[in-house]
Amino acid sequence: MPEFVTFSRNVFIPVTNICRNRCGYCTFRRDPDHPEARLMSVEEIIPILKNGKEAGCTEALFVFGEYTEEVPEYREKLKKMGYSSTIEYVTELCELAIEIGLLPHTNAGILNRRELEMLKPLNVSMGLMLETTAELKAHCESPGKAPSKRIEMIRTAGELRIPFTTGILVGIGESIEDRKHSLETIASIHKEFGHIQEVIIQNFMPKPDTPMADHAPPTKEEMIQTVSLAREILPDDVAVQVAPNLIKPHILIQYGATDLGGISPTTIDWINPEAEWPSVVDLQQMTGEIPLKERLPIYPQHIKEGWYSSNLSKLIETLTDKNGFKRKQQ
Ligand SMILES: O=c1nc2n(C[C@H](O)[C@H](O)[C@H](O)CO)c3cc(O)ccc3cc-2c(=O)[nH]1
Ligand SMILES: C[C@H]1O[C@@H](n2cnc3c(N)ncnc32)[C@H](O)[C@@H]1O
Ligand code: MET
Ligand code: SF4
Repeated sequence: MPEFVTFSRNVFIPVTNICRNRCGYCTFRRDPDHPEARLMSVEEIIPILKNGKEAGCTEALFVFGEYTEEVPEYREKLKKMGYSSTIEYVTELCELAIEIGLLPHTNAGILNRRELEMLKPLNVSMGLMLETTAELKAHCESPGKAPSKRIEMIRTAGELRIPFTTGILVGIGESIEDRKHSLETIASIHKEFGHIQEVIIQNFMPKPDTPMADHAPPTKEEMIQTVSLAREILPDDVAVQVAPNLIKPHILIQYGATDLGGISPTTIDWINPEAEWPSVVDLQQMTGEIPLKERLPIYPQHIKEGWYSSNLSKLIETLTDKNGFKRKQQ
C-alpha cells in the first residue's frame, strides 16, 4: 500500500473539438459542420478560469483536437479571431491562466519541437497519451495516433525537459503483450530523460454512436493486471494514475496506482462527459484508510529540480508547501 495517494484540482477547458483524427472510441471530436463544433473564445474561457481559481483549483487543463489547422473551416475561424496559428492562441490562453493564478497543462495532441519550445515557458507540464504501441483498427483513421509519432513527441518533450503526462488506453483492441510493450516503451524513454511524472492507465469507455459503441470495456481484472504491470515496469519516480470517475480506485491502489489525476469542482470531464467527478470527500471515502494529498500539475521532484521557467516560479512558490505539494489554505 502506498503511504498516500495524490490528486490535483483542475479546470478542464475543451478549447476546440475539431480534429484531424477520427479515433474509433472518441466523442470529444466533432465534424466542423456539427452544431456542437467549437473553438472557444477568450471571453468564454476567462470566467471558467476565474471560477476555478475561486474554487481552489491550481491547474488549467487545456485540451484540443489534434492539428486542427489541417481542417480548413477551423483555420478560417481562428483567423477571424485574430490568430495566425493554434499555437499562438494556446500561448495567449496559458498567459491568461497564469495571470489568473492557475498553472497550465496543455494536451493538444501531437506537436513538433518548435511548438513544444513555444509552450514550455508557459506550461508547468504537458501531456500526450501514447495510447498503445500496437497498430489498431481504432486508429486507422487517425494519422496522429501512429505510435512512432507519439514516441517521437514524448522523446522531444524529454529533451526539452518538459514535465510530462502520458499513458495507455486499455481495452481498445490491444493484447496484454501490447500493453507490456507500450509500458516498456514509456519506461525506456523515461530512463533516458527523467521527465515523465505520471502514466495514466485509462480504461476505455464505450460511447454510443461511435464505431466502438459495442466494443466491450476492459474488465476489472484486466485493469488490476495492467496497473500491476505498470507498477512493475515503470521506475519508482513515475506515478501510476487511474481516473476515479471512470473506475473505483480502491482495489487499483492496492495493486500500484498512486495518483487519481485531476478532478474538477467546476467543470465536467469533456472526454467522458457521462462520468461525473467525485468530490474530494468522495475521493477520501473511495481511498479509505490511505491519506490523500493534493499536488500541483508539476510534481515535487520537478519543482525541486527547477524544471519550470521564471514565468511560473512565483505562482508555484505561492501554491506549494515545503515538500512541493499544494500548500494548505490559510
Ligand atoms: O479530466 C480528464 N483529465 C485528463 N487529463 C488531465 C490529468 O488528469 C491532469 O491534468 C494531470 O494529472 C496533471 O495534473 C489528461 C492529461 C493528459 O496529459 C493526458 C490525458 C488526460 C486525460 C484526461 C481525461 O480523460 N479526463
Ligand atoms: C485524452 C485522452 O482521452 C482518452 N479517451 C478518448 N476517448 C476515450 C474513451 N471513450 N474512453 C476513455 N478514454 C478516452 C484518450 O486516451 C485520449 O488521449
Ligand atoms: C481529446 S483527446 C486529447 C488530445 C488529443 N486530441 C489526443 O488525442 O491526443
Ligand atoms: S481522441 Fe483526440 S485525436 Fe482522437 S479523435 Fe478524439 S480528439 Fe481527435
